[in-house]
Amino acid sequence: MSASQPKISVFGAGSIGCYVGGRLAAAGADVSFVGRERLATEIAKHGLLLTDYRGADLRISSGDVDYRTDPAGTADAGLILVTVKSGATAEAGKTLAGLARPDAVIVSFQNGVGNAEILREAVPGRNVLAGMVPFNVIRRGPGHFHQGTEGALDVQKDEALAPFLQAFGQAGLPLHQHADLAPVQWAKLLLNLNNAVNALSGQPLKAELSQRDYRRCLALAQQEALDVLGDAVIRPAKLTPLPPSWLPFVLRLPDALFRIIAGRMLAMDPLARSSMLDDLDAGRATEVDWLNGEIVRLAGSGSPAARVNARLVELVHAAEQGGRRNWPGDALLERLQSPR
Ligand SMILES: NC(=O)C1=CN([C@@H]2O[C@H](COP(=O)(O)OP(=O)(O)OC[C@H]3O[C@@H](n4cnc5c(N)ncnc54)[C@H](OP(=O)(O)O)[C@@H]3O)[C@@H](O)[C@H]2O)C=CC1
Ligand SMILES: CC(C)(CO)C(=O)C(=O)O
Repeated sequence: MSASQPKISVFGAGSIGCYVGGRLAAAGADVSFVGRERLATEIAKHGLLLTDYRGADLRISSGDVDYRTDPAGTADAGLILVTVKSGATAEAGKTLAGLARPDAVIVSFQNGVGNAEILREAVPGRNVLAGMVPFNVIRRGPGHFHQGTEGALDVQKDEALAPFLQAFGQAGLPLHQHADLAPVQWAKLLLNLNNAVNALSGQPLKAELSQRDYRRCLALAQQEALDVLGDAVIRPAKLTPLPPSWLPFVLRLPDALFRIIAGRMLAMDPLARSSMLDDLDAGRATEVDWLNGEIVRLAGSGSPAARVNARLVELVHAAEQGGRRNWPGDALLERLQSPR
């Protein structure tokens, strides 16, 4: 990478931040990471190992990884990638407001549809862009982050990204720019409705989605969301081979038919899991309020139009508080179908 390439900083470097930032650094970009002490210690000992489902195997020795707990590490960056969970966005924004260069571009690589706006409000005067990460990343071991599913990074189109496009391309993570990212974000949110089902199942994504009862739970949540989005005249983009409106029908198919028609949905690392299952296992608050909760908000709080998603929010919050986990598919389906 040329010496004049502006620096890239990752704010909130966990699974996504270490993977995306690590791939950029492995391809020669000047990257700094801001995150927590436990990862700083881990990476200082083991460095970074970045692998993917296509066989990529990239190592960066600890001496070559600039991972700090001090957010001042973002002060000289031309591009800041925000990769904290949604509940930490406002706080991240407050920190960045006092640090980010006036000409810094800030990209939210987070799930949900509202994080870029939260950052825009918290970091006035900076160019904040929405982004979307379609693929799954799991931490496989100390300093080891693995991309288990396919997809390219999406981002809101902006000329200010021009100096960085080459770095993402060379890292094997080309940026796909969209004039309007909102339809892409809503389409991703429809897929992320599965995070709650997956977290409540306690199983890896492949095992969960291979079982019809869990898919029927997801179909209920997606159909409800599609209806709510339709009422709000929001049209999600087509991110999967099948259009979003077909997904609930396909999800309900018996296992054998589902494997034939939508086998690609199961083409993933058998250990891949949703970020929400990671959160529950780690005892952290989840993003359910920014995913299923977004459908509840759009329908109008308490509206029967979002009953299933409201129930999923409730069940995930109960699980966060030590309530029931590892729901079998049939029990979860019954709970979501029950009127009360
Ligand atoms: N993991 C995945 O496969 C995917 C995740 N996403 C989305 O990407 C985003 C990031 O997810 P993911 O990487 O899994 O999350 P992680 O929890 O792995 O990483 C976020 C990290 O940021 C840290 N953090 C939070 N606030 C601060 C702060 N103020 N200063 C420094 N560090 C901070 C967190 O620490 P702590 O926990 O201690 O607060 C955590 O280590 C989410 O919106 C998620 O939904 C999208 C696609 C796939
Ligand atoms: C990639 C996907 C849909 C599932 O891992 C995700 O976004 C998440 O885990 O939050």
